[in-house]
Amino acid sequence: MTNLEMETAEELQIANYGIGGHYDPHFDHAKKEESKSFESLGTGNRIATVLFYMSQPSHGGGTVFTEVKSTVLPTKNDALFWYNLYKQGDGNPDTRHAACPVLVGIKWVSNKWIHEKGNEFRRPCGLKSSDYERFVGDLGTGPEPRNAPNLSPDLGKNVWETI
Ligand SMILES: O=C(O)CCC(=O)C(=O)O
Ligand SMILES: [Fe+2]
Repeated sequence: MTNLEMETAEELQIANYGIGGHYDPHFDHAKKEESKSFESLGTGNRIATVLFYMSQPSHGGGTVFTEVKSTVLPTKNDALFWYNLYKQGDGNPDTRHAACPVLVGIKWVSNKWIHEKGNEFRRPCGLKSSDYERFVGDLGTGPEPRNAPNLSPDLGKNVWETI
């Protein structure tokens, strides 16, 4: 799915949010001053996150990206993918995110945190700082596969209609 090395990824983390359940804004990667965070794992920083939505609360529970001002509503069986790090290895501040409180329903998610180790050649340093993937699994060799679209049709939904 991502074309990244999964041997060095962390075990799947599963989370459940009841009514009012939320997660304050944070980064999934370790920042420069927290360089020891993943030292014991020996697999480097969290290069990318895959967030699987395993249920769909009817109101609330969106994943909000505070810097890019974008909210993704949980849609059962969807997966959300983002790179936490720029290609040169620094954390991307635009990845700051939070889970909004669940208002009605129940929210189950699971996360797969993918690490840097083993991805040195799969996701090599960019030549320019603006070099960035165009879609999940982009190896820089061609267009997005038509039979595996990267965007959920539900992403276009109006967040405000759900609260
Ligand atoms: O539940 C969500 O929408 C986000 C969860 C999250 O950011 C995390 O577990 O690191
Ligand atoms: Fe997170």
